[in-house]
Amino acid sequence: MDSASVDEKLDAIIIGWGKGGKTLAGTLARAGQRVAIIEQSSQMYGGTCINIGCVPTKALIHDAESRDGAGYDPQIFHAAVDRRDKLTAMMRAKNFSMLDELDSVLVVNGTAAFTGPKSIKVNAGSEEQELSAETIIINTGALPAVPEIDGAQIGGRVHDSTTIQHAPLPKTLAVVGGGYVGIEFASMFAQFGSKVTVLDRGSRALSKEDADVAAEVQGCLEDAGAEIISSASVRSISQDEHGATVSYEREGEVHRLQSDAVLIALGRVPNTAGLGLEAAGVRTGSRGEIVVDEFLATSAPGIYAVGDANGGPQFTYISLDDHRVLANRLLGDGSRSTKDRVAVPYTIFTTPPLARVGLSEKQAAKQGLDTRIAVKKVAEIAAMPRPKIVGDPRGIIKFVVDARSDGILGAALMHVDSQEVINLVALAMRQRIGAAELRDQIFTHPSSTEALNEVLGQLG
Ligand SMILES: Cc1cc2nc3c(=O)[nH]c(=O)nc-3n(C[C@H](O)[C@H](O)[C@H](O)COP(=O)(O)OP(=O)(O)OC[C@H]3O[C@@H](n4cnc5c(N)ncnc54)[C@H](O)[C@@H]3O)c2cc1C
Ligand SMILES: NC(=O)c1ccc[n+]([C@@H]2O[C@H](COP(=O)([O-])OP(=O)(O)OC[C@H]3O[C@@H](n4cnc5c(N)ncnc54)[C@H](O)[C@@H]3O)[C@@H](O)[C@H]2O)c1
Repeated sequence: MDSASVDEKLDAIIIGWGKGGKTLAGTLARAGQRVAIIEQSSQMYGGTCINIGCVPTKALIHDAESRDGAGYDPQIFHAAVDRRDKLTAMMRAKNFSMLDELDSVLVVNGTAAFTGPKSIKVNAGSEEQELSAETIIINTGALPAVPEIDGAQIGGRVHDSTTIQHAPLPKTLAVVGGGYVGIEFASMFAQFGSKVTVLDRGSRALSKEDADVAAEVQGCLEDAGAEIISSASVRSISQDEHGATVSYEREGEVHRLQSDAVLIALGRVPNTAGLGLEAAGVRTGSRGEIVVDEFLATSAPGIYAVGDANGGPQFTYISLDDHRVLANRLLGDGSRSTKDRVAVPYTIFTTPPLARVGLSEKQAAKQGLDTRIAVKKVAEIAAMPRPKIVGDPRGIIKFVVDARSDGILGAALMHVDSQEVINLVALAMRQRIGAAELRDQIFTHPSSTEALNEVLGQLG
């Protein structure tokens, strides 16, 4: 900790080095403000995304997808882990220097907690420092939820999404929870050769998605050798030197699943305990999330919260958009708000990935909307050679279109490159480009985007 500098007058303090906070630190500093950014771990400069979340997992997924051959091979996994570690170390160093090199940013290492509405105490081992500023921004992220299941505490053979990335490649893996983390890790480990079983409490895999789309994802997971057991309610987990046993109930019967390792993937909760929010008068909700208004202001004047900590959608690009909203409030005209967000897409990085935006057919029907559906399996789309070129013609493309206005209500794209194409569809939705107009666009060839010509062509 740079104790000499802490006595300087600060304009803003940022707690946590997440996407929104680090970007704000740079933005405020470049606008002439004196900013301190506090990070508790030297392994986390740059936050969750680059160190334990998006980047390392997608690097491992990429290597799992591109491996030559099948079967359990720890050497291939070790090589992928090594590449991942080099990549995250490089990005962490870059993230650190990007702020550390700015004269008006003070990087403080330690764990922060409020001592009052304008004051922060930072603990770094035996050292303790006090900082104060009129503006304080909380960007402390989220942590894996620990369920009240006997034996589900992380340790030994029971892992969360962070520890499993540093464990030996399991021959058999039980995944508890079939959300983003559960499905992505299942797909990845299955491709590294682990025998994976996902236990999910939903009535079917990916129960929030339309049945035809979910079936396609499930088929690809099964191709890789992963099994999904739905309507499974986990009761307890036990472990010894030979392995772990997950006991779960399904249709009134208790089953036992043996495995080398267990991944708990039951959501992530805002990381706000221990921040001393009471001392600052910052209100939290039932999940520990910091309650904010649409301009990201908390209940305490001058204190804001960005990213996962404020209970919004848990994506890096939402934390980044929180930065835009707050930068506009602190430096601009204050017109930007979280309510401006339209058609926010997401991607689950299975192989191939499932990318979604807007309403599913089921959701549109629930809202009583009059829709037209354009849907095609990728293998049947004649004018889309790209998936065949790269050797994976699996997947499905589905559009939900407003029958009256021709506006795009939603889309599910499951195919190679879908994580890119979805951004174009989302932009079309935001800019109110109708289905017929999107259908008639000129797209490059061979690309995955050109599938939109043919799929939307079904609507006439
Ligand atoms: C396995 C996994 C895969 C993911 N994949 C994707 C993906 O592909 N795409 C996507 O968009 N999102 C993905 N996410 C979600 C994404 O990583 C998060 O939504 C995003 O990183 C949240 O960023 P943030 O700005 O809220 O804070 P974070 O990046 O979580 O940063 C918070 C920082 O605050 C620090 N901190 C916490 N408390 C204190 C304190 N008291 N004092 C000092 N420092 C503190 C932490 O050490 C941490 O560095 C994934 C998440 C996981 C776990
Ligand atoms: N590609 C991406 O963008 C990406 C990848 C990974 C994570 N993330 C983010 O991280 C967040 C956390 O991911 P996650 O998979 O841990 O959470 P999640 O919320 O996506 O999924 C959790 C799953 O666990 C189930 N569940 C919850 N409690 C349960 C219980 N007691 N018993 C059985 N099932 C239970 C839920 O029904 C859900 O299917 C995601 O919501 C997402 O925002 C994003």
